[in-house]
Amino acid sequence: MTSIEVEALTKKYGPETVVDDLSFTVAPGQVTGFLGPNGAGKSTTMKMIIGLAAPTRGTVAIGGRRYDDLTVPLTEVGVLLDAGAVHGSRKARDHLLALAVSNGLPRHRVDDVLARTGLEGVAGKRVGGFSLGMRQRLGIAATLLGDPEVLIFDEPVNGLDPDGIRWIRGFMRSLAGEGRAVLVSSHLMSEMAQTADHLVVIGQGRLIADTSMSEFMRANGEGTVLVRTPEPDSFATRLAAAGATVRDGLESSLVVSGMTSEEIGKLATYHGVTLSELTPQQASLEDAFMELTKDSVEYQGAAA
Ligand SMILES: Nc1ncnc2c1ncn2[C@@H]1O[C@H](COP(=O)(O)OP(=O)(O)OP(=O)(O)O)[C@@H](O)[C@H]1O
Repeated sequence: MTSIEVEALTKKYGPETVVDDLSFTVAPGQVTGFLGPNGAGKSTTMKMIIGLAAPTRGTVAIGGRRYDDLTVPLTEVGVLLDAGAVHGSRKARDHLLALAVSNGLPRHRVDDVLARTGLEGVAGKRVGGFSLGMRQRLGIAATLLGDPEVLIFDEPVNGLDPDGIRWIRGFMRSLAGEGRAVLVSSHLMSEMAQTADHLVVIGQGRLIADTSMSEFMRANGEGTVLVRTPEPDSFATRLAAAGATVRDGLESSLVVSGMTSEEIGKLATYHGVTLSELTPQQASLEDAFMELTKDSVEYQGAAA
């Protein structure tokens, strides 16, 4: 079981600190969502993890070793940074074969990963004719050639259609289910809600949150309940007295948090209050993420 340990990682480009004292762990058997607004430093962090950028300070260890010290990196870490990087005139199988041979991996791995990513039928086709979704599958197939325990994907669903997104999500989950450590970056919370077990959120290169997805949901995804009654003011007082938090909604409605719709219904019955609407509303995790990162986004907007 291999993990990635990021410790006090810092990267400066000239006077700009783009990654700032970042520490987190990517554990095996989990999908870790690496979230942050555009320009937060996700790609730079990933590049430092795989030795493509030199840290100004701090360290990264993959299974206790630096990426540069791994003997055959492809067998330990699979990396998908830019799926568009494959030469278009190459056939899919030849692309994978070249990678396998140059890394000393057995040729049968090519067929294994083509099958695993559902690309057998197009293995002999030129990559230039591939849709973005197929290119992503090919990129992912390449990351799996060495059967690594650690996988790193930079914005893998960017630009994909819903089918492609669903496939990648399911694939990440199955990789984690096999005990691999999977790090996936995104600038959209909605992409992570159904995929990640753990969240590392950064803004302006700094750690904002390092939490399990379920904890994040509990803290931020707690739903509100929309209540309509002919007596909003007096019922709001009763709700507050019962421990709920109440704010005014649209058209004299009440938006209640801290109580379930069932509890609100019982309170209304107890006080003989008529309700014309009682609707649970799921809070948006996207909203919670925006709220969490808004300071770093605003700062960037002001600086631009
Ligand atoms: N080689 C470089 N030289 C100078 N500045 C850079 C370099 N690479 C990245 N940056 C800057 O570092 C900051 C972080 O960029 P990075 O690409 O890591 O962010 P990101 O979170 O991956 O964003 P995005 O989602 O937009 O890719 C940005 O302000 C970017 O302009």
